[in-house]
Amino acid sequence: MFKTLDDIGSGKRVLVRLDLNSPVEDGIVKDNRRFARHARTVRELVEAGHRVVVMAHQGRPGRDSFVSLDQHADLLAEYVEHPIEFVDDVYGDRAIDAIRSLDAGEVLMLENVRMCDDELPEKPPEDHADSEFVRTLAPEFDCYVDDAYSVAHRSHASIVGFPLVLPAYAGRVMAAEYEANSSIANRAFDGPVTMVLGGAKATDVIDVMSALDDEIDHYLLGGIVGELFLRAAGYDVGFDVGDGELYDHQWENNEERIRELLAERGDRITLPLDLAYETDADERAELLVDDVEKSRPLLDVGSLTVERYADIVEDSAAVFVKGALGVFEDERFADGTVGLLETIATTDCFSVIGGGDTSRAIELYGLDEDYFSHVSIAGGAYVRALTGQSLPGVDALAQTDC
Ligand SMILES: Nc1ncnc2c1ncn2[C@@H]1O[C@H](COP(=O)(O)OP(=O)(O)O)[C@@H](O)[C@H]1O
Ligand SMILES: O=C(OP(=O)(O)O)[C@H](O)COP(=O)(O)O
Repeated sequence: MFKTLDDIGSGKRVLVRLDLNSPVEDGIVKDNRRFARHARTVRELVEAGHRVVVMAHQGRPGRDSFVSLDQHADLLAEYVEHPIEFVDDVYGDRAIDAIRSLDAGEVLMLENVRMCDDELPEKPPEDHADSEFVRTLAPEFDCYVDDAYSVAHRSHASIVGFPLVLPAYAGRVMAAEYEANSSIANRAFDGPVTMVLGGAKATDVIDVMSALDDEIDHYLLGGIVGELFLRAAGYDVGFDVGDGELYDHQWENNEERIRELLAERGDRITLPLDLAYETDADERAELLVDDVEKSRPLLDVGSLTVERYADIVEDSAAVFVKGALGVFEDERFADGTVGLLETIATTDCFSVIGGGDTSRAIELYGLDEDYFSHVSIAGGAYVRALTGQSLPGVDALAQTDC
């Protein structure tokens, strides 16, 4: 499908696109598995004696998470166990000087590519290849490596522009994610296929369900999304409480589609039987969905639900996870998400865990990644790939004929 790092040779000037987009709290970039994963690609490039220039993004203009990549350079350097120089420029004179000063085996990280006006417009590869950004930077390199699978759903200049003008290769993350996340519709499994769908984004989940029909035998729902489906099924669940704004606007936007899905596929959709909440004494307590009152915030699925879902997972040949079953960041409400991940880990099924937040639960609760077939570091790209949609970044890499 693609050329990989094995095909590059040695001693080249390599421009490598990573996805180090991370949570940012109070201006501090939070460490996460994207650094560890991409470090492998960078380390291999260093060991092959290339001059390595890293290109990446953080946040979007206007958001608090839109910050410089200087912290990313330090974090990545720890994982690569090799110094990484940082230059606060993308393709101006300072960047070009720094690139030309590199020696073999040295690594330089450029500033956040989304600080360039040319980066973000969604345009065809040909237009991006003709941008000032790509035309200025490309001649400084012998080849381009794309490791940023989790941005492959964006037709941005740093993703689709360079493969048109430089020999292009897939990095290790790109190749592994591509392999594991291909369309469910094109795969054959020897038994039932189950999707665990939770988290906070109803539209993402509904899009997945709409795109996949006969391929999926069981949908196990949880999180905010599960509660919205319970609301459609007539329970007093899935309503905003107090100042919260998690449910009602999503309900307004998605009510019709949720009702249609329940009507069409109710036999394959399993909803939570019980839910967990926080007591006045700040403890976890559970109640059956029949007993829930509208005024209570619900923060996890209950233990009966986990047992029911575990039975279905144990009988499945393949399980795909997108979205958490509860607010796992709070240990009291992690039982649903972690309990189900533990069942998947101990079951001999093909398993893929995706979604930026959900895969963080694996790290947070010390689950061993090796027990899953694949833990994706992608969210939007993962969902698009599973539902058979094309990814501009993957297409650009595959079509390169340089
Ligand atoms: N009942 C709930 N109430 C509030 N937040 C929830 C609930 N269940 C799950 N969440 C939150 O959903 C987030 C994950 O949602 P989402 O961003 O859709 O998933 P991902 O990034 O894995 O695709 C988690 O951070 C979790 O805290
Ligand atoms: O983190 C990312 O996507 P994700 O939240 O879908 O995993 C990518 O870096 C893409 O970022 P974007 O959604 O701002 O284009």
